[in-house]
Amino acid sequence: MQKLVLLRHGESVWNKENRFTGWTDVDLSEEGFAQAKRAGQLLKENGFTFDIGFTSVLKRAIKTMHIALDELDMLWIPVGKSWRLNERFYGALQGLNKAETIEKYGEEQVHKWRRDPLEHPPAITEEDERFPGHYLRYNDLTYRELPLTENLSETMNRALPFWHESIVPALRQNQKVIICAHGNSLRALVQYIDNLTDEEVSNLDIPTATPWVYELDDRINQIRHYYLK
Ligand SMILES: O=C(O)[C@H](O)COP(=O)(O)O
Repeated sequence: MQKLVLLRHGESVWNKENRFTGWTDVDLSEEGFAQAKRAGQLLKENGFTFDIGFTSVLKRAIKTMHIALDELDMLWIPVGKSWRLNERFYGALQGLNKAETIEKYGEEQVHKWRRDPLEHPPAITEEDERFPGHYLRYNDLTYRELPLTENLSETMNRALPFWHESIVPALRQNQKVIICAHGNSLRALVQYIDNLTDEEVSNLDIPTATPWVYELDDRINQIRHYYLK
């Protein structure tokens, strides 16, 4: 049996302001920094150690990982970063206030944008400053991989290759793994690991910076999972 820890980043400035964030690279809020520290302390108190970490290319996740590892005095472990673990790309909703968007488009439409696996949020254009093609960190993406919008099923389709090609091999080598990512990229991984239906996963809300421990058997099937609190 081995343990895998999933960690959603600490509260970000835009979480606090209730804004759609997606790939916008906003920082942690003051509370987010404190949450990340507490997550690291909890892991330490419960005797966790890690051989390798994986995170996105967004600073709210990178910093949460860094702060948690610092608490564990394990900043030296290798940490792989991939855009495939990024939050889902929220298209033209990125930056908008969630409550104002509900007022404008109605609860039902906004719920669909947020949780319907096939519903695309309104797209941006390539001229938009939010287009990832303008940013150095996405230089290695192919043109087709650069999103203008992304539904949850597409988030899952781009996250899973990273799970299979990078995370599973580490687990198979019995490495102790921590993944620090985002609400929707973690939801995608959990849907796959737990074989959840779209409806089951849509009811899943992952709290910020709360270590979620998965106990896995030799075939990477989950035995049980629980939050460290
Ligand atoms: O990108 C965001 O706005 C959040 O991190 C996730 O938002 P959601 O829960 O509305 O999908």
